[in-house]
Amino acid sequence: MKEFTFEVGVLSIFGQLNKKYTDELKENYSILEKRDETGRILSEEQIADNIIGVLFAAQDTTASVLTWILKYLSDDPKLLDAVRRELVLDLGNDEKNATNIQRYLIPKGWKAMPLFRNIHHNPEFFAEPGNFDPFRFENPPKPYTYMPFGSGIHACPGNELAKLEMLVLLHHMLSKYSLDYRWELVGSANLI
Ligand code: HEM
Repeated sequence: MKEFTFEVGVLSIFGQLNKKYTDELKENYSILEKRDETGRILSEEQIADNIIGVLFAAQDTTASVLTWILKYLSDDPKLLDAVRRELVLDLGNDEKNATNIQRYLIPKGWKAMPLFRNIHHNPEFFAEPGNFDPFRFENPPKPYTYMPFGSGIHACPGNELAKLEMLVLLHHMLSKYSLDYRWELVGSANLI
């Protein structure tokens, strides 16, 4: 059995793939149904052994290498600096072209984005930001406090299309369903 088969088997056993894909994989590669040259399927012990083997081979190795790398780098500031420089150079940037924002080095060509969600959820700009309250927009927000489509040269080019799509859907929902019927939540409210 090839190594590849084990990995796919583990994934399908843990159900991390969608059903169609998992079924297809089960048929072709599942560790549960795979037969060796003599036509025998693996025993439960062999299957467990393979799963533990893959988890160890993939996780423990990488985790311990990274742990030691971090330890040795923090022990030696010169080494740390050399590795950091190499990283910046590797990205095709000269530190002279890079820029610092607070204590972060942003190499040339990188895109730095604010976390819009945090701005939108800042109670300094929006009272009770967790509440869905469209009436809050009756007073226009301060500049650069509300940017659902981003800002600047990379602002969302789909902005107008997205708003049109939303308007079309809402138009149909409101004109057809809100008077005679109402739409309602199906299933658990906790999922939202
Ligand atoms: C409600 C719907 C949408 C929201 C909230 C949204 C939001 C955003 C945001 C926040 C950005 C990043 C802007 C920045 O970097 O400053 C973005 C980028 C982008 N969006 Fe949208 N978007 C939506 C719909 C769409 C649609 C419908 C399209 C295409 C038809 C689209 C295409 C893009 C593209 C191509 C970018 C990358 C722009 C760039 O990096 O230059 N988006 N969008």
